[in-house]
Amino acid sequence: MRQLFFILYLSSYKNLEKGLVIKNTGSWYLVKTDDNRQIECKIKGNFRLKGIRSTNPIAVGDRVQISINAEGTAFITEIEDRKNYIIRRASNLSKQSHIIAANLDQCMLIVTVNYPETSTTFIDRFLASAEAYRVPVCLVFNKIDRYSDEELHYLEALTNLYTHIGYPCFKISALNQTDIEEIKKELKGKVTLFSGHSGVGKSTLINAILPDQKIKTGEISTVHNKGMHTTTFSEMFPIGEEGYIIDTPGIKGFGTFDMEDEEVGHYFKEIFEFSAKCKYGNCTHRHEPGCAVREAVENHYISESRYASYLNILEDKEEGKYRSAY
Ligand SMILES: Nc1nc2c(ncn2[C@@H]2O[C@H](COP(=O)(O)OP(=O)(O)OP(=O)(O)O)[C@@H](O)[C@H]2O)c(=O)[nH]1
Ligand SMILES: [Zn+2]
Repeated sequence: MRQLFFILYLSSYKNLEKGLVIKNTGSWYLVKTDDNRQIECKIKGNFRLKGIRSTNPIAVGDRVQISINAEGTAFITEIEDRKNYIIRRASNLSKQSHIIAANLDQCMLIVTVNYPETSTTFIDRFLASAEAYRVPVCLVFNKIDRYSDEELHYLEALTNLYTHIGYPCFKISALNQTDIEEIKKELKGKVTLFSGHSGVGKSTLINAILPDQKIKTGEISTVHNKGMHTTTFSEMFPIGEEGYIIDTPGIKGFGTFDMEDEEVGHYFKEIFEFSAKCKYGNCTHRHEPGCAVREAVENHYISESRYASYLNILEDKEEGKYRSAY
């Protein structure tokens, strides 16, 4: 009887609070409560999330309810519905996935025209998967201090193209800290994921934005480059009052995802727009008669590079290829 009383006493002592998961180490989570305390939490072994088979049920960016017990331990008891999340699959064949981050407001894709070159295929694949995940993207063209006149000309053409489609573009030099203020403005009050090829200057940019928060991407990407299996856990770095930057070392893109042929065109904004006028509802914009998308490409309303990227994704799907670089 006394034991029962004790259990009742303990459970009534439980303190329920809400917060934001800002770090995931693989074995515990750091939760920032709404009154600004940081609490280390665990999840109970039987914690499952409906409909998602993931190696980690909770990710940075998740809004959760936690229960702080009298003994000082804390458990995550509930997770709020996500507005979006991005995942990485363990491999193409595996159905297991790893949730990288949840509830993103936007993604900044850092790209370079040269040193190293970021291909339009890479950019377009990234944009298409971001559309599928419903995450808005800004393109940040870095290393403008290093480009020749010809490269600057190409840069201008690219920023015109993507701005026109609806992706805001920034031109910066992270090294010289040119036009970093524009980026900072864009980050205010938002949760932003940073992505980009290795060597484009992602760490240089993040360190320019958060000089006190030296981000150690180097070690992890070295391991990654050797082809070793690394499980990457993410962290959110606070910027200003409400904003956060999420750096995901070793993850260059969103990975592949399952979709039907006729769906791919939904994730290219301008192709989707023109596809409304295609003769067939399930048009894949390749050989079908009466295709409004092919006509728009011929008339230069849709850029050839974008159309080529679109075809490239369809081809990869046909071959069942998994592009590890992406
Ligand atoms: N000229 C020039 N060089 C830059 C600029 N930004 C970065 N770099 C250089 O590019 C190289 C790569 O920069 P990092 O910041 O390490 O690139 P990263 O994208 O973080 O690369 P990973 O850590 O491999 O993911 C370094 O030698 C930087 O000094 C820039 O704006 N202009
Ligand atoms: Zn069509």
